[in-house]
Amino acid sequence: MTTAQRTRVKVCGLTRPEDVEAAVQAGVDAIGLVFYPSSKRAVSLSQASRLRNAVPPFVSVTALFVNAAVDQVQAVIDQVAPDVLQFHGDEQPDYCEGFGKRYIRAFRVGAPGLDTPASLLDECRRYASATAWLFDSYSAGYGGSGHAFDAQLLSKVSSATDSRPVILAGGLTVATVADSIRAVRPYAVDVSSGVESAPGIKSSEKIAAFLQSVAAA
Ligand SMILES: O=C(O)c1ccccc1N[C@@H]1O[C@H](COP(=O)(O)O)[C@@H](O)[C@H]1O
Repeated sequence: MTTAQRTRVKVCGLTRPEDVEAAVQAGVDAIGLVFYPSSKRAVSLSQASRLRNAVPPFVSVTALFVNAAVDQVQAVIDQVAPDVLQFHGDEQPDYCEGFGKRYIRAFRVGAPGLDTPASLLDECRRYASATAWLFDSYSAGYGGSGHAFDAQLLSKVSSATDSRPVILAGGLTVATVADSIRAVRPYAVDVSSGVESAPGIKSSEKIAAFLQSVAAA
């Protein structure tokens, strides 16, 4: 007999200790810290270290980068000790593997060359060393836009026999996440804009409601 796996939840782009506390209280599996200077959710190394110290055991910390220099990523690894790296830019497989840590590769679904199920799967397979594949929408910038994409484009990825854990992202909200989970059956969902009250500021109510919707899906 098999049992249905629960869908894991990562809340990304935390900037304040009280938001970390709210996310942990709500029962998240992972939190994300953004090290992309152009993001409204970007954190400094010292800010990130403080946030990291507010995370209890058994909740993962993910460090998100967009085309960062190798020494910047290494500084985060050394000073913040994230559990997993998450790459959202144009990073190539050898760069992602070079840090000797588990990494999540994000794909911008609908971007030129990633706009059909077959082309998306081909690109994913280049990142066979990734611990999970994350699917975000294509929009100006590199992510965290609050926009969703057509889940049909994931049809080949989710049915590929060699597929690894799929993380669904891109414009998820309390109103949409349950239907999105039923459509894609991902390993995990990743949300940022949908649980904010203002750019970079999380809402404890929205986080709690989001977790409830995921549990009910
Ligand atoms: O959060 C950001 O500012 C960000 C910046 C650059 C790349 C990715 C970013 N966030 C990630 O984007 C997706 C979707 O976020 P949203 O829910 O649509 O706002 C998610 O994986 C975030 O971790």
